[in-house]
Amino acid sequence: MSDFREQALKYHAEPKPGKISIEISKAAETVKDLALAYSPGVAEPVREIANNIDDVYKYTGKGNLVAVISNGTAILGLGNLGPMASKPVMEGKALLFKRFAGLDSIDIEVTHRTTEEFIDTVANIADTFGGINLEDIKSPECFEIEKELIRRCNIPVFHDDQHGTAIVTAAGLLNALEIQGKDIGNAVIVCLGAGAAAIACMELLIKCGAKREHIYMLDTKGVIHTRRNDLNKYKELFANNTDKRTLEEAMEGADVFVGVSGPDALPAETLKLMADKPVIFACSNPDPEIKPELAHAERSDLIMATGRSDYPNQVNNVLCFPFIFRGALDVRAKVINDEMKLAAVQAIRAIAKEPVPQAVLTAAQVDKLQFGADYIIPKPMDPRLLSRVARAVAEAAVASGVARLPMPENYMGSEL
Ligand SMILES: NC(=O)C1=CN([C@@H]2O[C@H](COP(=O)(O)OP(=O)(O)OC[C@H]3O[C@@H](n4cnc5c(N)ncnc54)[C@H](OP(=O)(O)O)[C@@H]3O)[C@@H](O)[C@H]2O)C=CC1
Ligand SMILES: CC(=O)C(=O)O
Ligand SMILES: [Mg+2]
Repeated sequence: MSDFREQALKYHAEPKPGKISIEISKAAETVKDLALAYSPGVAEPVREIANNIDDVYKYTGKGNLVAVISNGTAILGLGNLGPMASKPVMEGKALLFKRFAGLDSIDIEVTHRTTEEFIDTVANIADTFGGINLEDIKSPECFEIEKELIRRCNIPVFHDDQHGTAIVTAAGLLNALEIQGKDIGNAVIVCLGAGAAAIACMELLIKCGAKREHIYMLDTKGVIHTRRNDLNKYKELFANNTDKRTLEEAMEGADVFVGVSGPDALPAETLKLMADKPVIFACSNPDPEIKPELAHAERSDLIMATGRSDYPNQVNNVLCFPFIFRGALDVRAKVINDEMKLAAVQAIRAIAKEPVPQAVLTAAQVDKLQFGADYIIPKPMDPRLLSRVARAVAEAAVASGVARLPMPENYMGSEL
């Protein structure tokens, strides 16, 4: 067994299996404490909530609690391995919610027969939580699931692989294109993958200025074009009126490659076909579409990002989901809308252009980080992500009319 594999298994197994636990937040030592916490004291908040349902936010942990819900059908880039195999990833997302945004989070893995059964299961328990983060649910089912849950639930529902990924990709790509001296409106973009992450990334890039007709999206059968008759309605939106059919043909002259497909899916020699100063985002986890060392060996004028934390430029939804939920829950937003997503894009990309605090350099184990080819996007452990992104998201929720509460006074204090 490799050293790293052994370490990873040990990390998860010892000293106690798993990565999260539940702690109590009130005194529960004496007979008086128990009388307050349980019977008879607990009856008082019960009566209050029965009279005014919004009091559930006042007397319980609902407002700070996010459910991470999966069915294990698209676990990272590892595939459909089932609900139980997804549990380490979902516990990991819960860990990140707590570590980076102070949100309590619990993982829920759902076994189901039909899409309707999954939707019913989640809708029926949704009121327990302040928000729902859907994770690693394969396309095309994920689109219907998210749409229907947003319609049925009274709290924000957000499919992280779609929108978290899209927000971070857009932030990183806008910065990378700026460094390469390119305009997103003119950029030719190849998107390998046509699932949850791909469709959402490309839709958000279009909202940021990319041209739909400049996008070549590919699935396992090749380029998605107008003469294909095997496309679902989500892929159809990206059917390009083109004669290109293969990855090699799509890469010819392209400015940007976004990989949200699977491991080692991009042959190194195709990089030579791209335009000058290209941008390569190989975001499949844990193994990217192309390894950075192979890409850099192929040409020296590219900007390279992966989804991993052990290379420069980690384009991963961890830079978004803890903070977008923090902002949304703090103003009790009904939904997470486009205004909030675009505010998160701008807040994330702005941080990368500023001097990096020493604490971040220390955590990243580097001496220096400066906006440029090897630093297009902040590090996940940058504390400014919490204050800046959450604030931008909360303000956008209030301004766009989806917040149930006003901006909290002195929000995030002086942490800006
Ligand atoms: N860095 C990050 O933050 C994130 C990265 N990802 C990564 O993106 C990938 C996809 O995730 P997600 O969208 O949720 O999964 P989905 O199952 O929804 O979609 C996968 C898509 O990838 C396509 N695909 C798979 N292998 C290949 C290949 N060799 N060539 C071309 N297309 C391929 C599939 O094609 P077809 O439709 O023909 O089956 C499908 O369209 C995963 O590797 C995941 O780790 C996802 C979210 C966040
Ligand atoms: C990062 C992530 O959510 C994924 O790869 O699925
Ligand atoms: Mg995921």
